[in-house]
Order: sequence, then structure tokens, then C-alpha cells
Amino acid sequence: MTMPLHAPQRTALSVNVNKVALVRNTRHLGIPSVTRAAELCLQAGAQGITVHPRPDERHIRSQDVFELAALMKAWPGREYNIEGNPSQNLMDFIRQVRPHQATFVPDSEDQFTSDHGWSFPQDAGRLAPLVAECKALGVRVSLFMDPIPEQMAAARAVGADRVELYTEPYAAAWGTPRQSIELKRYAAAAQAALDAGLGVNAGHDLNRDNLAAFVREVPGVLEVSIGHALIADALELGYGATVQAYLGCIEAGFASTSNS
Ligand SMILES: CC(=O)[C@@H](O)[C@H](O)COP(=O)(O)O
Ligand SMILES: NCC(=O)COP(=O)(O)O
Repeated sequence: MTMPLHAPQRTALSVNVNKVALVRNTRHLGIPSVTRAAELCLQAGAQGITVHPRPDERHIRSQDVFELAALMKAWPGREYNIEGNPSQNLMDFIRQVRPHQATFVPDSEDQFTSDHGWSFPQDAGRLAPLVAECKALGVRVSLFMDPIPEQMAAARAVGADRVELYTEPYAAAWGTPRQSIELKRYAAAAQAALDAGLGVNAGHDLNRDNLAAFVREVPGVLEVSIGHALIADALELGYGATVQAYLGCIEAGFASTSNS
């Protein structure tokens, strides 16, 4: 049996807390707290926190970016990843916060959610100086990319350290006959990225059903960032204990009424 030269590095989980902010923003009470959610995720073992502060502040607000940066200082070894379009508001955050990683995403200002990666050679000219600026600030740069092997060398050529493979097409194919075709497509893209000298991240619509196969079949995935499904699961996994806690409050009130 041939032993691998290096044990594969375990994939880091960066929890995207956008959706905590989305709920918080429907009242003026500050709950659920984005920093508290991040802290609980870190306490539970998440290796990082991700935010995507969109220009319209529909979820993550400017203040969240800075409060999370302060929190992350208390968690050495855990990583702060800020996503966004460097032609919009992202670079101001990067300059002020200097997170561990900036993920450049080619979203329009009012985009519903991220749905495609950068295209080369078209995007190379405007990305190269922004990548260089991040690197000068000591910030790792990852480029959000569709799983197209031929694009990976170009992503490296603009100076990126990593690519984040946009995984929605894989997630949509999971459990269908297309699953294995998609997995092969992502494995080929990841291998091309590795061959070009890039690290590989992945994200969008990853969840508890589709994650294990992805990590098993796609080589060298250093980080997955997961938000929507993870926050939805956190709610669902927490309903039982939470309802019990509220019933306990009612019980305590009822007991004190009957004793008075
Ligand atoms: C870059 C990316 O993949 C996105 O998943 C993004 O961070 C999610 O943004 P929303 O939470 O606004 O859908
Ligand atoms: N970069 C992807 C991300 O942060 C989270 O995406 P999703 O799990 O909310 O789809």
C-alpha cells in the first residue's frame, strides 16, 4: 500500500452569520446578537467566521463587521473572512479591519444572493491591483469562482492565494443522477486550482446532506463557508430545548401565582 506523503489537511468550517443579522434586523432589540452567535459557533469548534456585508446592509451592517473583528481578536488561530465585491464596499472594510481572508465575489449591488464567479480574462485588469493591495495589507485573497478548470491558472495569475468554488450547482444536483457528474466537475476544478498553486475553498448551499461527499471527493478543500443551511439547522436543532425553557417560565409563573 502506498502511503500519502502528507496527511490531508482537515477542512476548516467558517460559519457565515449573515442570516443571524437578517433576523436581528427585523426589530430594534439587538437579538439575535450576531457577535453572540459567532462566539457560540467558535466555542463549538468552528474554525472561522464569515460575513458578506452587502452594500444595502440587508443583513450584516457595518457595525457588525467591526464588532466581529474585535471578537476574533479574542480567538487566536480562528479566521475572519469578509466576502464582497471589491468594487463596492469591501475594500474599505479590508483596509480598516485586515481580516485573515478577503473573498472577492462579483455580485451586483442588489443581487439576491451570489450566483456566479469571476471570469477571466475579462476581470483580470481590475482585480490584480486590488488583490495586490490586500496582500500588502497582509490579507489572504480568495476569488469566488465557477468550477471551470481552465479558469484557475488565470485566478493565480492575478495574485490570488485561493479560490472559493461556488457550490450551488453541486448542491442542486445532490441526490439526483447528476450528483456524480457534478462532483467530478468540482474535483477537476479543485485539482486545476491546486496545480496552479492555489488553495481551495468552497461554499454556497452546502449542508448536512451534501457536505461529506464534497469533502471526500474534491481534493484539498481547505475551508468551507456555510451560512444559510447551518443557521436554519441551528434553529431547528434548538427548538426543543427552547420550547422547554419557555414552558419552564410559564410553569414558574403559574407555581408562584398558586402559592401567593
Ligand atoms: C459568496 C457566497 O457564496 C454567498 O453565499 C454569500 O455569502 C451569501 O450571501 P447571502 O447570505 O446574502 O445570500
Ligand atoms: N461563501 C459562502 C458562504 O459564506 C455561505 O453560503 P451559504 O451557506 O449561505 O449558501
